[in-house]
Amino acid sequence: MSKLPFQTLKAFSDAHPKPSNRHFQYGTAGFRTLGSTLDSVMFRVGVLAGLRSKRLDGKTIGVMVTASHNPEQDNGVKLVDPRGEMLEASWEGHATVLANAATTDEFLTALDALVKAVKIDVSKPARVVYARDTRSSGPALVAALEDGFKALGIEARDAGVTTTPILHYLVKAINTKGTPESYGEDSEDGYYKKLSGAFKKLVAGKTEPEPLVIDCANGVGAHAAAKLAEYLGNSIPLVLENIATSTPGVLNESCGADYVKTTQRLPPNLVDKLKPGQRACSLDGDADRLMYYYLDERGHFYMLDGDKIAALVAAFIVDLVRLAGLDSEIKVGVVQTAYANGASTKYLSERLPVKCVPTGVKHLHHAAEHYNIGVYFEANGHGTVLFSPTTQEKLAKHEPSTPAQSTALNHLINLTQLINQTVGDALSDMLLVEVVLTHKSYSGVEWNSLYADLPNRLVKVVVSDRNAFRTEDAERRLVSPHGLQTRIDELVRRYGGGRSFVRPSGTEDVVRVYAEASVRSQADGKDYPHVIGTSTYVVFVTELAFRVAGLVYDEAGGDPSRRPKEFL
Ligand SMILES: CC(=O)N[C@H]1[C@@H](OP(=O)(O)O)O[C@H](CO)[C@@H](O)[C@@H]1O
Ligand SMILES: [Mg+2]
Repeated sequence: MSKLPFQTLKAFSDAHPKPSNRHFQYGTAGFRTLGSTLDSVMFRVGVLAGLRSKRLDGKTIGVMVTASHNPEQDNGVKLVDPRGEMLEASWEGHATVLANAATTDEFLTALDALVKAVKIDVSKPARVVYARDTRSSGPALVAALEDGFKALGIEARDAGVTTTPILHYLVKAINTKGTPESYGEDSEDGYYKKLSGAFKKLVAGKTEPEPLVIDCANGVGAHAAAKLAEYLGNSIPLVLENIATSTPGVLNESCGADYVKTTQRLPPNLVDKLKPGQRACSLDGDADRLMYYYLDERGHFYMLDGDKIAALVAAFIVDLVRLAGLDSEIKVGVVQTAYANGASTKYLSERLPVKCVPTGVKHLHHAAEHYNIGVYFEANGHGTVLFSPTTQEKLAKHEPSTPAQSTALNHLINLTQLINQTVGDALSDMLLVEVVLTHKSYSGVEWNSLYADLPNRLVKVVVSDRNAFRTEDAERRLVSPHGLQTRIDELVRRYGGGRSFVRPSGTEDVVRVYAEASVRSQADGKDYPHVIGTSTYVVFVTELAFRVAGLVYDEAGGDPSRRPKEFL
């Protein structure tokens, strides 16, 4: 077995020293922190991507440079495995070890140890495809990444500035090229062709929808949405907003899917642009999350989040499977996290199997793989639908006995092409939503009325050590700090039996508190400070969230003089 090119690695590594005062962690979203601190991490991830590829016999690994919905000065990097899915969990640990080696010598020693531990044949070829979002720190960080590729002699393909889901698509398309499982042409154009082609077939013969407004978060989704619009032609009119991708300071600023979800508000600059009832949606900074919404005649804002998307899509697919005459053979299931609105869980559980898993796309994705058709969405708008390989075969081979069965079957087959099954994809999900709304002749109002959201509130608590918080039962209960869960349970009972849970964030140095009322909101017309919306239950749930946040803060030994004043 040949050895790693230590001399070359050393020379390159010396040019990318690790900042001594930083600890890096490969978390739910890869490495993500201030862009200005990430040079050494990028270089090392470049080398690691090559080793991952060698370990997998030269299959192409994806590398995405993005910090998604986070502030513009942040950046990050994550690896994509050959089938287009997230990096295998055990390698997250290897990534963290390499990123934290203090010196070049330690880095080389860690590389050597990794090669031995996971039995990498370094003589194998290494291939990667990489891309970045529109952040201004991107080019320099990509240069560091490319040094990692050069240091290991990796065959690297630059996919340029593009969305995270397009990069995932490319990885899968490259690795399945020329095989019976070919995922599509391995180019960005191939992606637009595949999605737009399937969309046009799915809406053929239906009335053209009203224009859809897309808030592109001033991010890379603006580029992709503009190209997609060309391919879609007049099958759906798209109006693109927040497309200033080269203006400093505007990325994700008061716009984008995360802003909409966390503030439960319309991006302020859309206020005058939406007509009552007009459908609109927001992408996040790397276009893998999607939020829909509309305003009513009085200008009230209604949000259709990931849970509402899951409800809409799952019900539609269940219907199609039944209409195709396949309901005894193909079972549809849904995967959610603890953040799913309780009303959505109730709505879905009454219709099909629903599973709750810990936060983070990889958990949802893996759980969804266990269904014949698995629909997964996080409340924040990240999700997709997976058709198992045997289900796809069944669809291809099934012989319909009536014209109605044949139509439903074709719709299902076209959905497998429309949906980006590698990862949540805002643009693909948007077209999916549009297909369902068109087929059902739903406006946002009808969609929204599938169920009424329970009022809820999410609060962040800054603590000195979030690792002191450990959970069980898909993060719905705390096992440590000892006794805290019991006190939360008591509070929840006092507030009329809603729901609240506490978990450490995997992407930020905070503990998150979620609280939800048990009864749906009825507007009482009053205004309350610190409160989103106007209803007694919203006030209740806000109070509950801030009480739990107070408990968490005090339990974690927070400084009383800096205790946020809204905590109760
Ligand atoms: C409450 C919430 O929205 N949490 C988000 C957030 O994770 P945290 O572990 O909660 O920081 O970022 C993840 C990555 O984008 C996303 O998967 C998840 O849903
Ligand atoms: Mg994102």
